[in-house]
Amino acid sequence: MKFLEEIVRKLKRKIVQMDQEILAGQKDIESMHEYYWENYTEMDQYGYEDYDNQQALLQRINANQDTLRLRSRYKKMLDSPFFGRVDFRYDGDDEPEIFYIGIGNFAEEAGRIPLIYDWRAPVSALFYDFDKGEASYEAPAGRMCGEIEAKWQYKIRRGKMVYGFESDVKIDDEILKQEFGSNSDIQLKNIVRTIQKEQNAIIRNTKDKILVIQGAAGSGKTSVALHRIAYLLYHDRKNLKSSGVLVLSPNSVFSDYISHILPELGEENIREMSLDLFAYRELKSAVPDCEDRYHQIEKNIAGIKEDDLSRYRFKQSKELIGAVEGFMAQMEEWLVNLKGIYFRGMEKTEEEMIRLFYFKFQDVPVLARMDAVIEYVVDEYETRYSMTLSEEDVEKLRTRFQAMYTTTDLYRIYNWFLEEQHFPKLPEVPYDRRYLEYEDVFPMLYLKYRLLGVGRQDQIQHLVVDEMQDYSYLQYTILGLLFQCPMTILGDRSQTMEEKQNDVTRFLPQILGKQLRKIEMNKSYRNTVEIAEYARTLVGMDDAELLNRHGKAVAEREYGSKEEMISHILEHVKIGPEGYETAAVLTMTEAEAREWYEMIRKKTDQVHYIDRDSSRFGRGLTVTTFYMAKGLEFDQVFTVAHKEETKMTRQAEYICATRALHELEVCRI
Ligand SMILES: Nc1ncnc2c1ncn2[C@@H]1O[C@H](COP(=O)(O)OP(=O)(O)OP(=O)(O)O)[C@@H](O)[C@H]1O
Repeated sequence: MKFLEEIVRKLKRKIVQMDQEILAGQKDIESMHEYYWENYTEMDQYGYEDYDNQQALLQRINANQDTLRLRSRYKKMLDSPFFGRVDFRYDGDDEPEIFYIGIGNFAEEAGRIPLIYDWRAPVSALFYDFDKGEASYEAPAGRMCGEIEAKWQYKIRRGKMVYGFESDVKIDDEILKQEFGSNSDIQLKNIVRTIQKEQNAIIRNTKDKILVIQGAAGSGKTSVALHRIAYLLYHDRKNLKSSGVLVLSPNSVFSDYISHILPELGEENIREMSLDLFAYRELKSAVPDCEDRYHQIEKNIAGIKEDDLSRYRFKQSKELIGAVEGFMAQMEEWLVNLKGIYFRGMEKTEEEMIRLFYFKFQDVPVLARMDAVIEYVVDEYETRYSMTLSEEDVEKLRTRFQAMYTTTDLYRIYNWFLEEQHFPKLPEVPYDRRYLEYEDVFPMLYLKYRLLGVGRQDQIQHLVVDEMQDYSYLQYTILGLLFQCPMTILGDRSQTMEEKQNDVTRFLPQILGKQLRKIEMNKSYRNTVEIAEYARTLVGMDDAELLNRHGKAVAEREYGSKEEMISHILEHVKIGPEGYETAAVLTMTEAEAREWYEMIRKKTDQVHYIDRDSSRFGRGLTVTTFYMAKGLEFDQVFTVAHKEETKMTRQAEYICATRALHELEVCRI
């Protein structure tokens, strides 16, 4: 194809040109450094010259970095410069304009009409949203209407055309099937070539402050959320920075699994964090160690007593928040013992202290309030005596005021709360020996925020919450306190890791407000029809739409012994040059995963183990638990199920089943 050859040639030329620019830039930077160090002693005493020099240097460095980034995008585009083409005739025109679409814009010179359009450019929406015929797109100047006369799809690898054909339908299932037919990549793929219309509507949505996406397993939620971030970064470059985007992800393995998508789309990587880790850091001054969510899942799988389960549920619920509020109203009396104070000729009577503490500063969180009182008193003293108190004096005052709290230890105060609720108390032990069970982590954090105020995370401009069903009412309340920014929240109630499905969309508007839009994604892409249908029987789900891709029937087998099962798995796992990229043995518990891993290790060293401390996901056979495999996918999955099923293990089996792209076997002993 001539156009392809021409683009490849131009891209190469551009890259050479940029190499030279970068080199020249580096030389400039070096000589600016040199100039600065040779001359800075002679610069003007006010620092103007110094400042100007530093600014110029910074600008040059930034410009060079931009060029470097762009060059790396062009290098990627050299491999596959475009994947789509739309011939669009604007209303009133005779001839169509031809738009080629790729992972980024490419023009020979800045300011010239692009030869390739970024998939996020307004005009590229035509490719995703319309078939041949009448069409329109939203441009900055308003809606552009016309007709699509032809639409093309291409696959280009290493600069060579693999296929290219004119299609009059939207990116159709046949191409998708091909995408899945080849074995999966190890990491989540970018899907720019085949974004579906429904997905595109979410990716390009800029109207709604909070988007909540309930999507079936394998419907592309995570992919869509990441492409949405790429889209938002592209369109709001001035305000939104990748460092301002935070993904709440379940664990480090998942973060690794998704980490390359944004760089692949030409964006810088974004931050990620687990809410559990954040909570532990926040609670560090009260407890040195806490359980994480996975401990709780293990307890649930092992079978938890009804009482313990209902207490756990209460502690994560809306009712807990009510209970903390009730507690807050009473506990102030136990928390402070206000006294009159005499300091260097100035007296504050008990009545005055009460007035300050309970009335004047009643809006300041109670454990931060004494600081407000101190500041007020110091200020009053300094004004009255027209003098500044020494730091030492202020410190002395602070100690006396702070001593009016009976305690400031969050752990002890939380224990009062537990006692008041008639819940088992935490052991009263010194700091080093304290340990928090998972059920208490977020209640304690909520109490901390009520006592001390919230450190709002204003540097975060967009929050992505993946696996939304794994967060409780209480956790969303905490997220609502911490983050006021736009959010993309996504998940699947069917993949709840408890016996009861958690439909967070029921309560999210109460917490995050009305500017929230809920969207459902019902078409599932990952699994073959056989696997998806099997998975549904596990949780009794209605039919969702499936990509019509067929594969082997799901096998359910019982084995006489562990050895027999392992031999069978090792015989049937199809990893290898002719086979699959990834396979997994997924268990219900960590102890089982460890045991299976050790047993398999004795027979082959071609096996990986993933647990909560892991941070990488690799090619080959992996042994892990269902909860660590969440969000990931494998070509072939062996679920090691329990013989005795509970609601909880069925949920777990569902999560395992929906991880499989091509083959699923359910093993029991
Ligand atoms: N439009 C698309 N084109 C090609 N592949 C797609 C498309 N949408 C989704 N996929 C693929 O489907 C699979 C599932 O996507 P993803 O992991 O984003 O789904 P999910 O809804 O987050 O899944 P789960 O909740 O089960 O973890 C991935 O392999 C992804 O690349």
